[in-house]
Amino acid sequence: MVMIYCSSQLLSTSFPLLNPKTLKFDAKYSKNWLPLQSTEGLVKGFHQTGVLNLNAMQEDKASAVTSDGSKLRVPHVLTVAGSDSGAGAGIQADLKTCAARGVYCSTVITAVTAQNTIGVQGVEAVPEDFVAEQLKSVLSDMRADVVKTGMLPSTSIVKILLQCLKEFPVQALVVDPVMVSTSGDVLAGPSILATFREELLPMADIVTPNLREASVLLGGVQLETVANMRSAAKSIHDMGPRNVLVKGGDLPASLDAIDIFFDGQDFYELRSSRVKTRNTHGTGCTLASCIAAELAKGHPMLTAVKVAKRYVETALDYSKDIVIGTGLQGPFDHLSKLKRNVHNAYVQRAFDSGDLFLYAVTDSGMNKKWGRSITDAVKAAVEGGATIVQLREKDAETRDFLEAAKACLEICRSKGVPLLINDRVDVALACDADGVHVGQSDMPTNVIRSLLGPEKIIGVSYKTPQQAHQAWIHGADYIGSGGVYPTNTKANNRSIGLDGLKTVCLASKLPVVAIGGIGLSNARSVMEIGVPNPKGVAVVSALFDRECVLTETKKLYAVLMEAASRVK
Ligand SMILES: Cc1ncc(COP(=O)(O)OP(=O)(O)O)c(N)n1
Ligand SMILES: Cc1ncsc1CCOP(=O)(O)O
Ligand SMILES: [Mg+2]
Repeated sequence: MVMIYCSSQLLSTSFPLLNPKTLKFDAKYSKNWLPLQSTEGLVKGFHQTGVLNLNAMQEDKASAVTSDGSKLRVPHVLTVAGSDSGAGAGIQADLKTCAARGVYCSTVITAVTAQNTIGVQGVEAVPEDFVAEQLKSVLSDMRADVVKTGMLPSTSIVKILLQCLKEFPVQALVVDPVMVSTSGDVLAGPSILATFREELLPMADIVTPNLREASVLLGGVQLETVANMRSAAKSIHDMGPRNVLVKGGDLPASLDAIDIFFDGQDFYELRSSRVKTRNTHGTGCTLASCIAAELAKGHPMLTAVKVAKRYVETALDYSKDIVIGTGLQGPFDHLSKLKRNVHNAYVQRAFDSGDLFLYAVTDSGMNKKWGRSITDAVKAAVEGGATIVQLREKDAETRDFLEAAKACLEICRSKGVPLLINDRVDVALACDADGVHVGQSDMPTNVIRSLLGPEKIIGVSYKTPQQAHQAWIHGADYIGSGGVYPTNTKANNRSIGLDGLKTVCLASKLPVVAIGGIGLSNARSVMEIGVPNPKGVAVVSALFDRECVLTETKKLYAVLMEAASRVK
């Protein structure tokens, strides 16, 4: 079964092969758009018309592809809201939320506010004609899937919006009835209330009031209990929206954040733990825009609401300690990135080919044999002059590996030495390591890059010039090439010799580090093969299958320095 979304008008004009009698209509989902269920056979019929490739829609409704397969449509939310100069709420929160949720977000700005963590210092409404112009520009050209509203400062703006939605129907309308800011400042006056109740809410697929907004919508009723919230949800539903989410974040005497979702038939009590933080500015905008984003992806309403609630909870938890501004209520981090820097005070520096000079690669078996921990081994290597470290713990349990990696990261970061993880992208992600080293049978480089992000270091093992070229195309940062000499450390590893190494080095646009059987006796020959690469040597047993890692690292460092001075 495949879900197809289209307007009834589009249905008859664009999909002539569709026999509506064979389709199940579910008009409950949205007024303007009819979700249809079709069988596999019908989908193929569609495809042959060349109108739309619905096989793509099967995977993700919002990522429809035109018949030539070239234009990938992404889920698109249009937010109609006010700008928050402090960027915790409003348009800025909507943009960040959609970015975090992988959805395109366009913006129609209804008002510009001057605000910060202390409060709202000024509000300047955008002229109504210009709001209309923005709406038309976006909707006439860019086909939004979902419209989400925030601050709508005048009755005329609501009317303009509704008129535009008639002209350019969308799949769903999410209304966050912003009337009062969390700092207590009024963002939409009482005159607008009647228009909200009589015109906007009846068009909404969901409305998401907090306790204060729900109370205002209902003429000032007291809302103090979950039972009150249920009856408020029911009364607001009677005003016409298809679904209501009454948010109980401000409910007194509740340890959890309880929201009531009502779809006209059933009530759902949605709980999440209350995160203790001052950084809650913009949670309402964020929740609503996340609901819109999930709807734009094609999720059903209840799923969208649950995902949004979880997203807000996670983001709050992640940013509970960040400090931005001096006021009582701070913004939180939609992209869950800031905490790392706050906690570690560490910003990864750019990779430099000089980092490969003395590359220490650990081995759990060897460290065990010599009775030392991974952390002790790494500490000694770094003190001895290692310029980069790789944790290559083939036998470690994941949990132990992660703990060791975190401890080693602290050691390496205190000395400015990058720490990479061998093979295990999951471990690298979990401890925020500086990167990974992978081989031919590990995860492909482009997938790793999308998981780790642009700043992380990715090293890949290659033995041939063709492979070296591939590494460059795929966006690796360096190549590990070997084994240069025979080694007992890696089983069944074909050696390429100095000639093989030289061939890879000559072909590579990336920095190369040589590996395999390298130690005090032969490091100089490796570094003096007569071409600009390799930039260094990677060693396991020469450092870790020895009694004193510190002494061996210092000795190897001296040999490499000597070789480097000769090459110059
Ligand atoms: C610096 C460096 N170069 C090559 C390798 C080998 O990686 P791979 O081919 O993935 O083999 P394993 O190390 O996983 O056995 C390396 N680890 N480091
Ligand atoms: C991991 C790896 N990849 C190619 S050779 C090798 C092992 C290197 O270990 P050693 O330095 O002890 O020879
Ligand atoms: Mg590997």
